[in-house]
Amino acid sequence: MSETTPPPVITIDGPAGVGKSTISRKVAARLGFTYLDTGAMYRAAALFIDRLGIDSEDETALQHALATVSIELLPAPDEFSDVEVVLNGEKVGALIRSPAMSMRASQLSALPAVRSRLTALQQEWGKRGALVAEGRDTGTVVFPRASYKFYLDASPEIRARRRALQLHAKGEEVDEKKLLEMTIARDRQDMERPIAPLVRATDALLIDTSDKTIDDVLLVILRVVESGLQPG
Ligand SMILES: Nc1ncnc2c1ncn2[C@@H]1O[C@H](COP(=O)(O)OP(=O)(O)OP(=O)(O)O)[C@@H](O)[C@H]1O
Ligand SMILES: Nc1ccn([C@H]2C[C@H](O)[C@@H](COP(=O)(O)O)O2)c(=O)n1
Repeated sequence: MSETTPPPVITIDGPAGVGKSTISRKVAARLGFTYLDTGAMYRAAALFIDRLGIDSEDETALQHALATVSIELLPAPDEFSDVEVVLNGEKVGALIRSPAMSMRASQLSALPAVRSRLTALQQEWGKRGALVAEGRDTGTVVFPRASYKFYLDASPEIRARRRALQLHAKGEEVDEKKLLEMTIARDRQDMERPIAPLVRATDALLIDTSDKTIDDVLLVILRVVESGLQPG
């Protein structure tokens, strides 16, 4: 029986607001790969669970409900926009992108039933074609054999500042101190959960983006990928 080579996967993990989506979208566009926003899937799953009012302690009810959930990601119209998320046939883009939903997704993503279902769905994407996958555990758990792995980092202060600028540009009211507190709290939750915590894969290239522009980071990643060298 002949083994077929799986399509190439690039993983980009890191803490909240470090630039994973921004960078991943650009890398995917440049290479002609599909962009997989795994965080969007956790956000959609959180909305799904809350709408059904399932008790998060009830593992069986969660497994049962999640077994049939449909979470589709439609390609973003351009490299500056988020992917469109379709939950059981309904576009839920704006509903899942609020700061409150970020925290809720982080909380519920610690549950074993949620993680096992979404990990399986994400691995299905990996069978269909070349991917740039981003999130918290894409290089460690979802695609441990990815062709290239990157881990982006920057201080919470820098990330909160960037997020504040982003929201300000959209005309939204910004409390930067609150944003910083939420960033730190979400990182803690994502890093301290027992299953698939946020951690740098030992073979991922660490990129400290603190003093880098988006284009600088993009260049580092493209150089590694185009050189054909494993980052680790
Ligand atoms: N290297 C960088 N320099 C300056 N700004 C950046 C850089 N990388 C990303 N940004 C900006 O930081 C903000 C947050 O980026 P982005 O939404 O891509 O982060 P994320 O890691 O995907 O966040 P989350 O984990 O919450 O989904 C955006 O406004 C983006 O333009
Ligand atoms: N691979 C992933 C991706 C996301 N999550 C959880 C933890 C995050 O705080 C939350 C929202 O993700 P974001 O859209 O901000 O990237 O979803 C996870 O546990 N694993």
